[in-house]
Amino acid sequence: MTSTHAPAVLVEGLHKRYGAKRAVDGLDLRVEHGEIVAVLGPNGAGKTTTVETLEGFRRADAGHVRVLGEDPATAGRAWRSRIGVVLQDNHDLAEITVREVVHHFAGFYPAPRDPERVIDAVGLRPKASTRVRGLSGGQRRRLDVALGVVGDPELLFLDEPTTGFDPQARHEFWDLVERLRLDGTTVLLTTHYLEEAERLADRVVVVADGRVVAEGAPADLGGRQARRARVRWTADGVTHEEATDAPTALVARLAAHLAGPDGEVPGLQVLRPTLEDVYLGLVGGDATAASGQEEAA
Ligand SMILES: Nc1ncnc2c1ncn2[C@@H]1O[C@H](COP(=O)(O)OP(=O)(O)OP(=O)(O)O)[C@@H](O)[C@H]1O
Repeated sequence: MTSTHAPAVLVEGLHKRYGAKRAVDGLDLRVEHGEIVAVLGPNGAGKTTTVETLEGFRRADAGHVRVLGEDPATAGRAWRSRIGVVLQDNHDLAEITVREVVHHFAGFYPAPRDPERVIDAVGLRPKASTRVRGLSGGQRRRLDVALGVVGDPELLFLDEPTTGFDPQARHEFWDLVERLRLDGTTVLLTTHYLEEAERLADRVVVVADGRVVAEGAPADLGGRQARRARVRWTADGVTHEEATDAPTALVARLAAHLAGPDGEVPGLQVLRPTLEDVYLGLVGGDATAASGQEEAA
C-alpha cells in the first residue's frame, strides 16, 4: 500500500514545451488521497499535457512529478495497474462487443472489479452485446469510463469525461463518480463543465497559460471578496446595492425599515456570483466576477 502521508499526486514546477510553445509553464499541483480535484482552464491551457504527463504518456522537460509515490516517466506495470485512465480520445476497438472488451481489460489487472457490475454502473447493460462500432458517441464515452475503472484503480484520471453525454447520462456519470469517492478512489478530472466541477470536486484548480492561477473549494474559489453576496433594493425610485458577507442581516434591516404594507421590500434581490462568474473572472474570459449572470438566491 501507499504511504498515506505522501500525496497521491505531487507536481512541482512542471514545464513542457512544444517547439516555441510553452504548453506547461511552471505548474504546481497536489492531490491528496481520497480527494476529487477538478482542473479547469480554457482550451490550450495545458490541462491535457499535464494529465498525460502524470499518466506517463508524455515526458516533462523539467519539474518534479510523483504519482502514487513514483515518477510516471519510469514507473512500471505494478504502478500502472494502480491507476485508471480515461483519455480524451477514445481508441477504436470496433469489432468486439462491450462485454468482451470490458472483460478483456479486466484481465490486465491483478484485482479488477467485476466487469458485469462495471457494465451496469456505466449504464451499458442494454448494449452489453453490441459491437463497439455500433455505439453512439456518448455510449463510447461510457465504455471509456468502464475501461478506466474496471481495474479498481486507487487513482483515476478523467480527461473531459462527460463530453458528448446527454444531461441524463451526465447525471448518471456523476453518481458513478460519487460511488467511487465512497470507495476511497482519488480522482483527478479535467472538465469544461463548471457544474460538473461544482458537483464533484472537493477542490478546483484553475489553469491558464500553463500555470495554476487559482485553487480552492468550489464555494471559496476566487476568495471571499469575489464570493460576497450583493443585495439590491429600491427606495424612493432609486436602486441601491450593497456587497455583504451577511445578507440575511442586511435583508432583515431593510425589511424593518423599508417594507411596504404587503411586508415586501421593493425590488429586493440577493445575488451571489456563480462558479462560472468567478472562473470567467479568473481566466479573463469576461468581467462577470463582479457583475454578471448571478444566481438570485
Ligand atoms: N503534441 C503537441 N504538439 C504541439 N503542440 C501541442 C501538442 N499538444 C498540445 N500542444 C499545444 O500545447 C498547448 C496546451 O495543450 P493542451 O492539450 O495541454 O491544452 P488543454 O488545456 O488540455 O486544452 P483543451 O481544453 O482544448 O483540451 C496548446 O497550445 C496546444 O496547441
